[in-house]
Amino acid sequence: MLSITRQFRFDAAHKLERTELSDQENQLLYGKCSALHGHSYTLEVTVSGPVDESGMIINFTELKKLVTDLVITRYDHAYLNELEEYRNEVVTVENMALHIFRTLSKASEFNDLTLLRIRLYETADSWATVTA
Ligand SMILES: Nc1nc2c(c(=O)[nH]1)N=C([C@H](O)[C@H](O)COP(=O)(O)OP(=O)(O)OP(=O)(O)O)CN2
Ligand SMILES: [Zn+2]
Repeated sequence: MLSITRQFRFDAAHKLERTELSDQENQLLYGKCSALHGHSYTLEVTVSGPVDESGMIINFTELKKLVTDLVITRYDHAYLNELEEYRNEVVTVENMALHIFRTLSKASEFNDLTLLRIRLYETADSWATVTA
């Protein structure tokens, strides 16, 4: 199967915490990651679909605009714990990847495309993958 992938980068701050727990309980559960800190995230978005008359599944420039508008502008330089979607969820790379995948899947612009996979790197060594 033919697919194309574009990478995106954003910087964001978060802390790992379950809001129903005390600071001390969060510290016991998540250690140093219960304190406010930041990451330079890398997001990979992979789509498949027919190659049109222009020779493309989707122009990378268009894909960039879509993902930037729907995800990157909200997440870049954000304090992730304050975003609506994480009010009741821990800001792990797993939950972030699930939210990003759902957001991009729902976008009507992707109707002619199949969102095959997103991969979100929290660090160069740690990432989460969501596949269709
Ligand atoms: N399964 C997950 N585990 C952890 C997540 C996560 O999202 N999913 N997140 C964190 C923290 O966000 C933390 O910031 C990870 O940072 P890292 O530098 O990788 O921490 P380490 O202790 O593993 O690495 P060091 O190089 O020793 O600092 C934690 N876990
Ligand atoms: Zn972290």
